Amino acid sequence: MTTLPFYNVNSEVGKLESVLLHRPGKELERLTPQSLEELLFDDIPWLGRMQEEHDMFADVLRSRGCQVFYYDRLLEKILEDESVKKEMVEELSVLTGFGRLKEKDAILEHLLSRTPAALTEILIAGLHKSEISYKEDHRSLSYYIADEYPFYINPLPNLYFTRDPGAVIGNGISINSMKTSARNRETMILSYINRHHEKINCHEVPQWYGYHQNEPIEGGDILVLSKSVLAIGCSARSSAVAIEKLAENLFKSNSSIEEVLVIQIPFKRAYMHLDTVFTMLDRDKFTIFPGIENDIKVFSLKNSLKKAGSLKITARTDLNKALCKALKLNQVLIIPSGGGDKITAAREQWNDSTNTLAISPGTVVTYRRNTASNDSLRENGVEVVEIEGSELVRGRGGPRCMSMPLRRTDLD
Ligand SMILES: NC(=[NH2+])NCCC[C@H](N)C(=O)O
Repeated sequence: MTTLPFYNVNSEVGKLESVLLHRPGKELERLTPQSLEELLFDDIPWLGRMQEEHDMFADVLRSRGCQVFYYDRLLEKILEDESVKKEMVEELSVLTGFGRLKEKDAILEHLLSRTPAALTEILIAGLHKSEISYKEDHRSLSYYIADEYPFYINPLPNLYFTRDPGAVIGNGISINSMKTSARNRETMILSYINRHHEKINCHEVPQWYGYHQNEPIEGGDILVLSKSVLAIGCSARSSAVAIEKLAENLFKSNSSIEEVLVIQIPFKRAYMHLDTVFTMLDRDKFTIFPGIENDIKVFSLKNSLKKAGSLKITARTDLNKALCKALKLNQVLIIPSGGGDKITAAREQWNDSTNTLAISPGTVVTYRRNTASNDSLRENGVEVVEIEGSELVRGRGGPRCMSMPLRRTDLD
């Protein structure tokens, strides 16, 4: 039996030892043109091809010595425990709202009588109204309004972007609070896995943020630049208040984080998280989408010496200088994506050219389709490992979004 390893992420680029992924499944087949916007998709992927592409991605990681864990297997394992199953189903009834319906008891009974594997599938792919059978007079009006909303439990097509619901920082975890209800069950699932998985359970895991907090923060905005510096995007998905809360929690607990660089990016769908425009490639190399360079603002948050947990906020004039200062480097190289052409850069950014996943210092996984950006990285001495992403990209995310690092080898 495989067991979940302890968390250890002290950089963006240290050798990736283990990662949490989710292989896209039936939840993607529940996307319809009507639900695309609400479920944060722009198009409907072809599931079969998408799974092939995802398997190739996982194989690439394994071939580089990374252990791959999957959401559904971990979830199935913890659901073998009846008390966990009950607790989760109860919480689900509140979170999804089915607990308020006349059908509540029938749905509860249906869920509790499923095997761990079948319940896992429902937790991820959702529960369609037609899947529950009961006497007609036990139906509520919402049952008949099926066209409006055909699910008792909505599908989670974004779960394959495992980066967003959680972020391992040091030896602890931030269980994030998602901006939209379309994704908040993802964080609930992660929280149960984190709490109940046996290997983690035997050891105290510090939790830096919790999914019950109202202020949103998502993992695509959280970059662990070094053991002591975190970058957090202030974006359409992560609020300034949430960033302050996370920073305060890190500063006042026993984490090794001493500085948070807040990078404010335009609040737009195309750049929903910092990692859609800016990622780290090597100890001193980054890539950025040049189209936002003039629109970003950088602030440094540090623990104020006067009072533990209170923040000292300093505006920084320049991203490059802020990175050098925070990482104690004489210089850093920030490689523009798109190979110097504005249109190419914008097109490739939409297809996640800047969403690179470092698997060791100076080696990154990217989509093959972003040829100009990949060439620029190579010209600057970065090893680029390409994967196919024709279908995967349709959810608007790349290799970094599709992975949640659990362990990385520490840099010396
Ligand atoms: N880390 C990321 N950039 N994740 C991308 C998530 C894309 C997803 N469709 C969403 O809108 O939420």
